[in-house]
Amino acid sequence: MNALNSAIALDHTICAALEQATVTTLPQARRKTKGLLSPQELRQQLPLSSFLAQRVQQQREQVRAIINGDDPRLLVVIGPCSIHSVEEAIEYAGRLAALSEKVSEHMLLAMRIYIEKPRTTVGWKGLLYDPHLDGSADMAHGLQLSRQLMLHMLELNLPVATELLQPLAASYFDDLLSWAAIGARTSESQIHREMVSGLQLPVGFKNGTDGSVGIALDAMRSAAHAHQHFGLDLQGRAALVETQGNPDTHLVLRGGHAGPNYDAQSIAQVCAAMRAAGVEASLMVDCSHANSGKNPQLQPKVLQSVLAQRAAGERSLRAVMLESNLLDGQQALCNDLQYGISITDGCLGWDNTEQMLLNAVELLQ
Ligand SMILES: O=C[C@H](O)[C@H](O)COP(=O)(O)O
Ligand SMILES: C=C(OP(=O)(O)O)C(=O)O
Repeated sequence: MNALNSAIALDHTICAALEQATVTTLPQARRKTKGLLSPQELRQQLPLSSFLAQRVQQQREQVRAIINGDDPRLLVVIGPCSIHSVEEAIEYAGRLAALSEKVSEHMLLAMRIYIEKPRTTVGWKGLLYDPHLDGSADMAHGLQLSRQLMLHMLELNLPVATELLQPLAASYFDDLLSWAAIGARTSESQIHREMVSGLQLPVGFKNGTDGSVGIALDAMRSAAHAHQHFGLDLQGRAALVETQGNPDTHLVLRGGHAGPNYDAQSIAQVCAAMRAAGVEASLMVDCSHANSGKNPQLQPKVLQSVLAQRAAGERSLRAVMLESNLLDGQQALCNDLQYGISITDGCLGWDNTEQMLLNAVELLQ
């Protein structure tokens, strides 16, 4: 008997044994599950009208044109570090929509609707996971609130920007987005690159928390390719997903453990690395996170540097990210939260935000 035949004989023995076996679940599994509605059901409950669908299409085209260097305006992805109160987010969005009209000749403002937070270890994971802020993990409600809020942003004519953290959650709301980020903690993940490869919208890959830019360049190349991967269909069933590849990706510089990476020397090095990797040198500078040493008040200084570099002719700097809220600072999650203040990273308050963007317009003239 050759090796192949003996493998087949062994296979038959295993099959016979399996036929007699009963289905057993290991008693020590450390999890339990609860059903959720499918993406299709949520989309039916909270539909995107054809009018708003057309709006999303236009917003995506505008973002794409900026990211690809065909529109000289600055893309500004701005808003709270995380959304924990729908009421506060709506108030912020109203102010941003009004400001957006004033600055639209020079900037395209997209609002950060960050409903998922990647945590370094543990902590509150966002509106999608725990909308009641009490550990009850009412994700069905989180999904509904998040989609409702995003639809409201579209009514206000604000492009919606978010971080896509849980690939299984993306199709509950990715039809509403004009821009998405893959965060510093997930740019190296093949699963996220596969997901991006199937998205019809511009996506920014962040450099790693340690400052490594190479992983984001690899991510851009991977996401530009077609993939076959495990996933869910809109009915929530396990599916083989085949993607076409996403050509509209770019790099987001957010600094790293060694410090900021938005200065002219870092930008020149990064652009050279991008060209060597064969990807378009298209950059967003995240003025927060390690680029501001997590001091939100330093964001205007980072923005100033980006604008000065653009004025000096640096054409790869096409977008910025800013963490901003109704009020300055950050507070710990508790039962007595102050209105308008972030419960994750510190943000710049509205008055400073508005002033910063109006000053920026002057420099973009
Ligand atoms: O942007 C938000 C935070 O920097 C990120 O979610 C990590 O937060 P953590 O280090 O507080 O967990
Ligand atoms: C978590 C974020 O950023 P990063 O992935 O850069 O830490 C964020 O932008 O909210």
